[in-house]
Amino acid sequence: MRDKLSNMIAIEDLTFSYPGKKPVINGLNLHVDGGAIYGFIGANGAGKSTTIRNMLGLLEPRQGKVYIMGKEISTAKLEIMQKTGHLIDAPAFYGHLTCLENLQLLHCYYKFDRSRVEAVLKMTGLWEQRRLLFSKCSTGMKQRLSIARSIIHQPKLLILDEPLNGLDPEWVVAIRNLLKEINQQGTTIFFSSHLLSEMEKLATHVGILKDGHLTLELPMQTLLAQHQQLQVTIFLDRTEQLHTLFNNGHIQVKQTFNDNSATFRLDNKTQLHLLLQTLITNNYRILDLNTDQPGLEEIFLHYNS
Ligand SMILES: Nc1ncnc2c1ncn2[C@@H]1O[C@H](COP(=O)(O)OP(=O)(O)OP(=O)(O)O)[C@@H](O)[C@H]1O
Repeated sequence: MRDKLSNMIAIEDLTFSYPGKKPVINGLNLHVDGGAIYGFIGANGAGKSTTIRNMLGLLEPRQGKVYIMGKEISTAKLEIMQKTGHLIDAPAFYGHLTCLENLQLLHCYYKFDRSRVEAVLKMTGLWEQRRLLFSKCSTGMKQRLSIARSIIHQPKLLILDEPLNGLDPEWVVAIRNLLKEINQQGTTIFFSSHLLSEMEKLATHVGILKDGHLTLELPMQTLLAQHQQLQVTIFLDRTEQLHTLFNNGHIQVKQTFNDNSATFRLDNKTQLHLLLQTLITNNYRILDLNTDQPGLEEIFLHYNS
């Protein structure tokens, strides 16, 4: 629904430029429905962090408005921030305090139940290291503490800039699962990431930022369904006559190779049966086969080229 008052986040015609520079964000419109997990993609320097800083009211747009939970960020920042958790690249922690103390300090601002400190330290695997000074933490631990900080007050909305940065593969999976769980409990999530295979597993909606505005904003399922084309590589006993056999219709021979393999492009998975049946009927021996369907990574490269 394209309504700034009912969307969890609505950005309307946002333009932003750093002093003396041409606009990084230029007429950006973006909408996040309540309950969504919205993945925000863009090449390096596309302006994702700048957009997020505008969303959080940390930067002042030259033009346009940001509405969070139906309220304009510039006029209701404190109220919105009480209900929003965020993670941006520079974590606001004291190096001379422990992980535990850094989180306990937040109580005077957010007034959460004190048991939340232990709960979020456990969720992010930091309970054992809770007495370690922040300055002594590894990059991954600092990132996990930032995530713990963002969820400590059980916000209605989470805005996360590259939450998976600096995490080892095990923690990437654990944080992905944690975010899914938090979303199922009712928190809307907006996040940016360069890990597109992870985004594909987590996000329900995707927005692609290019040249200062969105070139695409769709539910993940719709986007993937629009790119159902399948590439199949088949190893055969011979490749002669393949081009003649598949010279029209939904199955195309993309290329044949000297090792008697051939790549085919199919409109969708349902064509696979027809392809194999045609080969068998024409006395080709099928020795091996693999399929490759475009994921979010390939789709992004397609839209960003
Ligand atoms: N404080 C600043 N002053 C001037 N220019 C800036 C500043 N911060 C960012 N920029 C510029 O604004 C543009 C967008 O940067 P931004 O960090 O928002 O992109 P991004 O999409 O988050 O990139 P990345 O994926 O590399 O993190 C870049 O050209 C960058 O050099």
